Amino acid sequence: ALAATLFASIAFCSFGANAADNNPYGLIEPGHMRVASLGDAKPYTFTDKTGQFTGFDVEFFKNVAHRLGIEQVDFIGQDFTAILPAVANGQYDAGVAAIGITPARAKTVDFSTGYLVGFLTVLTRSDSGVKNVETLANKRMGVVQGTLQEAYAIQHFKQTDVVRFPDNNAAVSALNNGTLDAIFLDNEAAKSYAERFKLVTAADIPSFDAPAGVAIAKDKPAFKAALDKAIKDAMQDGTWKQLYEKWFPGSPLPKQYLPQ
Ligand SMILES: NC(=O)CC[C@H](NC[C@@]1(O)OC[C@@H](O)[C@@H](O)[C@@H]1O)C(=O)O
Repeated sequence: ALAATLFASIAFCSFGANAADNNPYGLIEPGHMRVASLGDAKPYTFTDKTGQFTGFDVEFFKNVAHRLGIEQVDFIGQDFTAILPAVANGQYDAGVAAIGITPARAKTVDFSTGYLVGFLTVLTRSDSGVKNVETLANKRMGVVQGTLQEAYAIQHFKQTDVVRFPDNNAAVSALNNGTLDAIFLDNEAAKSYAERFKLVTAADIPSFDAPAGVAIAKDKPAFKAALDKAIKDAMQDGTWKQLYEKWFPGSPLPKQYLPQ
């Protein structure tokens, strides 16, 4: 009987220790990171012609995951509105898509430390009559549902007809076919669409108070602490700067993310 008890307790504690060891961040599947993202927010997160996810946020997060010892990182496309609820209910380990950290969002998920700041940009056609935020009155402007742009437009562009879309591609095609006079999205994505469809930017609004962060489910302190440390290490050793200059050439470098 004693031997049996001894064996059972050894088995139990080794299992217990084992369980803690191989999944310290409480991932859905140990050693595998499932990430909810967007496929149409180039150059932040997008699928290239081979269908692979790539971009600044994708490459930066993969680097961060590798620092946590996670080699397998899979990105899955979602509508933006679906990302935070899906991360909150454990369908994904993380949400990475230039997601600005805000108090409202922090009610649903926790965020890592910030890793990118920039501008919200009004993108338009040269023939639309939209030249700046003042000329948005009585115009129709598209936003992606659930974004900071949606909230900002509702609050600040009271005379503008704000139309919600599930994703950037749908909004951009509505702008190109004349259904909309403008769309409101992240600066680097606006520049990418402007280049591709001969569109023009009409206004850049700073969003420095809502840096992008990695969204994770609440109450995972070990996961958050590890992400924060890996993000800081990637900034300190120049990885962040190298990826920023690769994906946002010519854009001003936010000083706070450079080696101190
Ligand atoms: N992928 C998206 O469509 C995200 C749109 C929007 N991004 C805002 C933001 O996080 O984009 C990256 C940086 O410019 C941040 O300063 C900015 O708040 C948001 O969080 O709602």
